[in-house]
Amino acid sequence: MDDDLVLNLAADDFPAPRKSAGAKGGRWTDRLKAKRVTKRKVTHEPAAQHTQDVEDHNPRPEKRARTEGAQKPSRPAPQVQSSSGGGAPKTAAAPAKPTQIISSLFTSNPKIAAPKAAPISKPSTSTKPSNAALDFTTFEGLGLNPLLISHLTNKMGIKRPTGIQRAALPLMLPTPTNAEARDVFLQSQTGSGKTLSFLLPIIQDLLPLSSLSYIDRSIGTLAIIIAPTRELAKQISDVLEALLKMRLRSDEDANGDSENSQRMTRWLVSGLLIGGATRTHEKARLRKGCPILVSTPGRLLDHIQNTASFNVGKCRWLVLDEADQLMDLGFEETITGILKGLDGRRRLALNAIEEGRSTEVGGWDWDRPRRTVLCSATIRESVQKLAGTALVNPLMIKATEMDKDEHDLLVKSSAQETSTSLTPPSQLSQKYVIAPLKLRLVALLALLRTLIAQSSGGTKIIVFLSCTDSVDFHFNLLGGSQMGTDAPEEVVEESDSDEDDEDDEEAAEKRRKRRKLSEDTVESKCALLPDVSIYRLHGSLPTATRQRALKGFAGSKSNGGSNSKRAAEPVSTTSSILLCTSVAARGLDLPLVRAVIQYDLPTEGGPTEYVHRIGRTARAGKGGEAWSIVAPSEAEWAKWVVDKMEGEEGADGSSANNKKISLEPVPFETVLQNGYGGKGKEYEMRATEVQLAFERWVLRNPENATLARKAYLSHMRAYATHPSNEKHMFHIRHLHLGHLAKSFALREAPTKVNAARTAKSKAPHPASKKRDSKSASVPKGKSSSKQKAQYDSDSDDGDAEKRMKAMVRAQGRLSRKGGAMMRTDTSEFQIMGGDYLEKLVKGQ
Ligand SMILES: Nc1ncnc2c1ncn2[C@@H]1O[C@H](COP(=O)(O)OP(=O)(O)OP(=O)(O)O)[C@@H](O)[C@H]1O
Repeated sequence: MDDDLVLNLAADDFPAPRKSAGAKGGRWTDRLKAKRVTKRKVTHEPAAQHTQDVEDHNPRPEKRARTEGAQKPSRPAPQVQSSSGGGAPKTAAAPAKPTQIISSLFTSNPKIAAPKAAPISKPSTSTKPSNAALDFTTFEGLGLNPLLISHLTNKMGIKRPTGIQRAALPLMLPTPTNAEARDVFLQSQTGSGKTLSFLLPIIQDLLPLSSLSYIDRSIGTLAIIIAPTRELAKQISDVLEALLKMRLRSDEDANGDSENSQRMTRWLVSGLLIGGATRTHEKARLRKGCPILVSTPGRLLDHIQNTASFNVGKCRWLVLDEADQLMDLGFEETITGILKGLDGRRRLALNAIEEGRSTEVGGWDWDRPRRTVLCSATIRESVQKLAGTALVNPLMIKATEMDKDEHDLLVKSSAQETSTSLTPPSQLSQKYVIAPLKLRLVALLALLRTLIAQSSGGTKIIVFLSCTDSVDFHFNLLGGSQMGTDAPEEVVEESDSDEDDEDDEEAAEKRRKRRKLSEDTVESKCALLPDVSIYRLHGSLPTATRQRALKGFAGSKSNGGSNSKRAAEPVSTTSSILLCTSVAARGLDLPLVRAVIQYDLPTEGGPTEYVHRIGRTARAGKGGEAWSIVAPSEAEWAKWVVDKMEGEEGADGSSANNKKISLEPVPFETVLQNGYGGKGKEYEMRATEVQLAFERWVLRNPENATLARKAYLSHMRAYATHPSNEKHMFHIRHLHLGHLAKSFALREAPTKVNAARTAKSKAPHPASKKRDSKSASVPKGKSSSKQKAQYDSDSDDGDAEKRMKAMVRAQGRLSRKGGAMMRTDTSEFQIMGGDYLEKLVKGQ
């Protein structure tokens, strides 16, 4: 295996030894090289003879003979070169020009034990949804203000509470029977309505203040909601805005939705701090007053520490949404800073009053403590740790089994919950496809085609990929590929073409413009997926681009604004696909998502991340499908993830949580057959044509080829970051890198990919030079163990999102050391300014 890795990456370029292995004298490097070549001959030749014996046990296929020239799908071109060891060709002289390798998709793949064939089905409607509104209860009787009930019912289309709302509202609403305002730990499945579970009590608590004579927004900030990402903060803010549109009088009193009917809460204004605006602008808004504030953590701490006019001493509510992601992203120290900052501001305000320096009006109930709420769909150790720091004598409110009756609503009075909670919604059907690496790309397209064809239009699908480069590549690839184009194409020469272009300033300028245009593009159309809009989302895109992408994908144009999306979902007939990284895994509530495809399984967060990702569909009782595309060497993953979701097994074989979760295997042949149609094995020819269309796109111009190579390399690096307890399933050594390259539509053998990267790093392109040279090929002659070490350790290079996460962690370390907060800027995680962080990460 290790040898294969070496050979895939570097051996083709290995210079011939000057002397035979047994030769003495000469330079020691030459002797060493000669020895290696001899060893390789000895080890590989016999290996070829027992290929058949090992094939069944080895998830990584033996390397097959290469074919050259035009590909004939049904009859592969004659073999011209034997490369079972990947070494230099055994035929005459090496070609003078770089060789385009075109290999057949359907040969030399590992054997995959056929799962019991299952047809691709529509989302299951037979299972009772576990995160839907309950049909045995209403909001009346839970203590909710009738005006809020009326607003929810008439304006937001929400008539009955979900399980978590039914469990949480009576304990969190400020009713006479519920005088003790205890901290709360809220946990329930994805899409079960946790947002309203904390927003409704906050609003109901603040409403009575409207009767105070002095009340206006200058009262300061009374409630703060913290979310880990900008997108999530914006989404919560939208729901809050929708709630605050409530009227002073009920519809009956106001003769329906009269224009004269006043907003109930003129002073109850919400604010959003996510770093899109300048600091000065944000300061001005805070000075005016924002009674309810939604923010990302870094920005909030920044203002608590540095904005004198931020009146936050009277804060009564603090909500930490997606608490485990806040911890995973390294915000623990920031949260601690916020808690300390809020306490400090309160003390300062009280001191000022005692010393008669305060301008505060009297009558405020300063004795009432602040109430903190932690919210998550999953509970991990890190969250329990945060609960220990942030919560005092908390109530644990869970609602994980809502499909039976009201007795299943579980309310615990402590946060000492030991079992992890990883239950996906019961109505969500989970499937996986073990696809040979070479067939991944065509399998993805086939699956997308099937899912789109099955719905009556307006369907939405989220596809998770491993890294930003891969998102960019697939976005451009799908947007640019065409079938049956025989127009002459500009074939990428690996050698000097880039340098030549660089000499031509006009060409370089054109290229820069093209690149810029493609960075700003959020939507594309794919000839292979008619009437479908494709969007992309990842952390390296500018904020405005990300927001446009989400808006476009959610179909907000036909929705009349995001606030109303729960009440009236879009009637868009255009289907859309969102290609994204894990940045879209948590909290996002995008309407009408029919399916989630994990093209790349999560590299961080394991089963927890899996549950959050698949939770973007099957929300609030709706159906949905979750698909995972799994490599043959990862086949064990399906059982592993099910075991984790069900909880550890007891000695009797029963699962700890008594949950029954299943992941249904679907043969890749079924996926291809459904996606490409035709009789018998006709789908093989069609899939091959699609693959050729993708490969032609990559060959069309140097930019496309660069995108493909970058994506390939970044994907490998991301893959190498799977934690050690997953390495038995996800290890770069288990992957056939040549086949993996095929799934990035690359015709080059991996050596060529790397050679091209090396050549690029020499090219005088200022923007890419540094990064390319860092992320380029393994230098010739490096040992396999060194290569592995490089892949295992260089995980962040060339992948802005990974680097961003590392920066966030660095921020945690920094605030622990110095307590200083930095300028927040454009990162998705709302942390310090990019330049500063780059330096910090590099240790400058
Ligand atoms: N009582 C209800 N009846 C019907 N729909 C509801 C109800 N409460 C919330 N919803 C809708 O359910 C969807 C999911 O809600 P929300 O985003 O709050 O879920 P969540 O539990 O926070 O999910 P996640 O854990 O993924 O963040 C939203 O579209 C919301 O409008």
